[in-house]
Amino acid sequence: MISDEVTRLRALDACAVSDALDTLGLPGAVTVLRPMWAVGRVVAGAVRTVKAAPKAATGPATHIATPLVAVTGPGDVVVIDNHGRTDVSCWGGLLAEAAALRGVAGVIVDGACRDVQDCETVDLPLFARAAVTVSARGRIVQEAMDVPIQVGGVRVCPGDYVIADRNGVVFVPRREIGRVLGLAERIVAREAAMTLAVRSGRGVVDVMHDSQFPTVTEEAVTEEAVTEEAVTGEAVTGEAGGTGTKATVNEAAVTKAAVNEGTVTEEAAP
Ligand SMILES: O=C([O-])CC(=O)C(=O)O
Ligand SMILES: [Mg+2]
Repeated sequence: MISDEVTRLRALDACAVSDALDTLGLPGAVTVLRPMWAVGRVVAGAVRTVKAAPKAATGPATHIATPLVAVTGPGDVVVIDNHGRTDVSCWGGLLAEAAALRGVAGVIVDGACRDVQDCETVDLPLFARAAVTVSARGRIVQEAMDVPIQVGGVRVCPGDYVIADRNGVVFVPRREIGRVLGLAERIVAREAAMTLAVRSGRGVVDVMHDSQFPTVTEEAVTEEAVTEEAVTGEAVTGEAGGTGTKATVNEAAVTKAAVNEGTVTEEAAP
């Protein structure tokens, strides 16, 4: 089942979530992983983890990630910690076939993968450090699953959330998801209003100046609103004759998609 949190994450983008974590002073943005094929959508889900280890004569013999993939469900994102190794794959096309059948939303590998074309064929988004031809078979195994791992220097626990797109991969600790979603949604709304301002002809130096659209902070939830002044660049004269601000863009209602589809315009903004 896809949770409300995952649905909300999928309406965002990885940069907005990264900005929200920045605002809260939380780690989570991974800068070393790239999409292995050009997935167009935002990938988000609940994290299931695999810890990889070199195959030993007496250790586990099952193929890497197979015990986890066998118990995944819709909306899960498989996250494999192979300690950044890029000399051997730890994900491939057969694993992708099985994961896609179970409804897995994506795969993230701190290491290398292979069979990228097969992952694309089954529409399974795949993020990794590199693609290589060298098989995992006989080289690495699944040491543990659903345990805390490290991905590009970020600690990741099973049940955490992740969002990934063409910009990269961002993890969100489970206990912080409410705060992060709230902030990220407001960041997206602010940027949508800034986009409207640029499209309406305001100069980018002006629109992106710190003094213009208020920086989204956690504390400013109630008083913060995108103002007409900020969108148009013109001060609004209030009833008392003073110069004030008037909220014209409802931050909860404005999304990047709505701006791009033209369903929200500067004039039409409430
Ligand atoms: O052996 C590997 O690296 C995994 C692989 O090719 C597959 O799952 O198809
Ligand atoms: Mg293969």
